Order: sequence, then C-alpha cells, then structure tokens
Amino acid sequence: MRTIEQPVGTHLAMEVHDLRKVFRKREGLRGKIREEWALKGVSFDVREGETYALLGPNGSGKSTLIRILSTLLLPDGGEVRMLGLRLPQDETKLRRLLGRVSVDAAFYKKLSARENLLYAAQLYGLEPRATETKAMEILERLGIESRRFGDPLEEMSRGMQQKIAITRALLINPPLLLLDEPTTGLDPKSRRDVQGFLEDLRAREGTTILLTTHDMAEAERLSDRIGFLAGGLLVAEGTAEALKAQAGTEDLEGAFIALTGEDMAKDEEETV
Ligand SMILES: Nc1ncnc2c1ncn2[C@@H]1O[C@H](COP(=O)(O)OP(=O)(O)OP(=O)(O)O)[C@@H](O)[C@H]1O
Repeated sequence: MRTIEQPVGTHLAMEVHDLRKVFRKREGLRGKIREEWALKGVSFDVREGETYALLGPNGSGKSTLIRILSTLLLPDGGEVRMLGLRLPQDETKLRRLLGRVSVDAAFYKKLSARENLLYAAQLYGLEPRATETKAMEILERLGIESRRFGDPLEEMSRGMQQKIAITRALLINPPLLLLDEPTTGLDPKSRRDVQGFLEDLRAREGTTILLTTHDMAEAERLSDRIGFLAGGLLVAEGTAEALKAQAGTEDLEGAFIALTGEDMAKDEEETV
C-alpha cells in the first residue's frame, strides 16, 4: 500500500459535464455519412491532488476525451472546467497550465533530447539554464542517464522518448497533468520507472493527474479513483475496492467485465 503524503483536496481541479463528441465518416467514396459518437455524455470530477484513471478498451473514447481536455479537439456538447477555467473560453490560459503526454507527442526526431526540451522551454518563455538543470533532474528520476541527453530522439527507444515527453510536460510545473496511456508499449523497466515517477510526483508536488490506461494493475497502483469507459460512456467509477465490491468480484478485471460487459484482455495483448 503506498503512502500518500499529499492529501487529496476538497476543491475540484476538473469538472466534466455531459461531454459529447461525434465523428462523421463517409462510407465508401459516395456512401452515406455515418455518425459515430465517440463520447455520448461523459461526466466526472477530479479533486485537487487526486490521481484519476480512465480505464477502457480500444475505441472506448479515452483519447478523444484527453484530446478535448488538452484543447486539441472541440467537443460537440457538454461543459468542461479545469483549475477554475472553462473550455473553450479560457483555452489560451489553460494551455499554459496543462501538462499533456500522449503517444503521438510531436518532437524534432533528428534533434537531441536536450535541443527538443530547450526548444519547448523557449516556447513557454522559460530560462534555458534553469530549464536544463530541471530537465536533467527529471530525466534522472525517470531513470535516463544524463549522457543520453545529447542523443538524437530518433536513436532513442520508445520508452526513452516517452520519458522525454513526460519531462517536457513537466517543465512548466503543471498543476494538472493529462496522460494518455503513459506506459502503453513500454518495456517492464520503463513502465516501472514511469509509474514510480508519477507516484513520487503526486506525493511531492500534489499534482492532479488524469490518466488513461488499458492496464488494470496500473490503474489500481496509481489512482485514487478509477472510471470505467466503454462505448463512449462512463459506466462506473469509484475506488478500486468500491468497484470490486459493486461488481462482487475479487479483482478489477472481473469488475470491469461485470460492469461494462467488455473484456479488455484482448486489447492488452494487442497493445502491450
Ligand atoms: N479523428 C477521428 N475521426 C473519426 N473517428 C474517430 C477519430 N478519432 C476517434 N475516432 C473514433 O472515435 C471512437 C473513440 O476513439 P478513441 O481514439 O477516443 O478511443 P480510445 O479509447 O482512445 O482507443 P485506443 O485505446 O485504441 O486509443 C472510435 O470509434 C474511433 O474510431
């Protein structure tokens, strides 16, 4: 059982109400336009200092939700308030407060980790020397040796690139961190490094974290509360213990199957 040094606050860092998103796809070249609701009215809150995990199989709407919250995609309905600010009205202010990490993190692959991070620092108006010290410190805590700092991104493993993406997101000390599948596809050591780092971050800085994952053990280890997302709906939410009790199962996977009617084991094999 982990110890939580920073208590979960009573204030809400994030309020999502009835969030909806539809994608329109044409079937074939001259086919009919088909509507696909990726989010069908999702509501949940995340308290200050809380880590909340959204668990869901492929296509359940996790990335769509994180992209909307990251200001990269406009919703078709619903309301979002984060850190007391609203989307889309306060989008510009929010961008400076949110740390976002996803598998599609954009980097200059031919440039080194150091150059990429300094470039990001420049965009944020951060002082280069202080940024470099801070980046080295974060990378070391994430288990990357400082001698790799000058290597081009394209020569780094996926795990290392993910760690650089996390470092970049943390340069601005974000009070709210949005992580889309932060450990999917990582080797076991990198996965442990990233998970340990996130636990540490939450304990030391009190950062509020919203993450998506396929991994039951990860959700259980890292989060205070878990939301089960299936078919664009938040089917159930609560602590891991509460979800198991609600479903009458011994483990979280059983609870997921019982409450959503979906089995994620197949997805995990495909994406890990
Ligand atoms: N840009 C897009 N255009 C059309 N349809 C999309 C787009 N993005 C997502 N979708 C559809 O919306 C639904 C939800 O997708 P989303 O990527 O949010 O799921 P996910 O839970 O993140 O899945 P995964 O775990 O595979 O990343 C899917 O049916 C997907 O096909």
